[in-house]
Amino acid sequence: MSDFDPTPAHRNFYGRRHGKTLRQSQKGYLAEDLGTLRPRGITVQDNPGRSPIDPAAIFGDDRPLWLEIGFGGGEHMVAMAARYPQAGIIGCEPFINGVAMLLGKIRAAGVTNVSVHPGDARDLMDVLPDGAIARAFLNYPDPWPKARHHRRRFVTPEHLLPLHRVMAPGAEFRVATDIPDYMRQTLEEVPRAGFALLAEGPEPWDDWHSTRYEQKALRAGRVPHYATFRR
Ligand SMILES: C[S@@+](CC[C@H](N)C(=O)[O-])C[C@H]1O[C@@H](n2cnc3c(N)ncnc32)[C@H](O)[C@@H]1O
Repeated sequence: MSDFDPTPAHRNFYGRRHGKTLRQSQKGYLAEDLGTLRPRGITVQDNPGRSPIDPAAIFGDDRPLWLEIGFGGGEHMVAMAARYPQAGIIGCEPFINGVAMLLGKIRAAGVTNVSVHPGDARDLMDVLPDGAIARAFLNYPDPWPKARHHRRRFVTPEHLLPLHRVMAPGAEFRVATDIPDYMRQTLEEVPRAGFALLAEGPEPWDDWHSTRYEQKALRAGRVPHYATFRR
């Protein structure tokens, strides 16, 4: 275990939490910035009873809250924060190297409308009240290609039902992936969880900002696919 073990709830998480050794500057971002950027009330340390939090307390006002699940290196999250300063974007990412990358980008861009949970999105969803989230993004989720691992995918009821609960009626949920079978499961499971499909296809959203994983996919000759749902 490292000296930084952010995820509070004891639950299965199959992805990586740590990658290569962090640079000194990245360790500095984690030590100096994460304390103020973390939403309060997510960890068992500051919310032992796991009681619901007040979403307005995250940014100190009643701005619309957006959620990015698995922001990776944070390029989409920071671009959206810069483009939509009136929104407050909460990013969840258990991979600490990704969190450190995001923090570097937040400093460089100077955005102030972001909040960072360095852990599983389910930890946040556990404590959000119904209808708190006005938009959600799932960009290039872990593909889990083997059939016996498909149940680990984010687009399963274990994740989608809590997401449906915390999203406001009418709120938009966007999914991007380059894996055809992942999109197949998305188009099956997301409507089953109560969302309506609005659009899907190879054309990105007008305000789309490409991510590291999308760039990897394009280099490998895979085709991005985008789907939009309404809660
Ligand atoms: C394939 S990467 C894509 C990263 C980024 N969105 C991109 O497009 O470059 C998927 C990310 O989702 C994160 N992830 C997986 N399960 C998650 C969960 N339950 N909550 C939050 N993040 C999760 C992983 O740690 C990983 O960094």
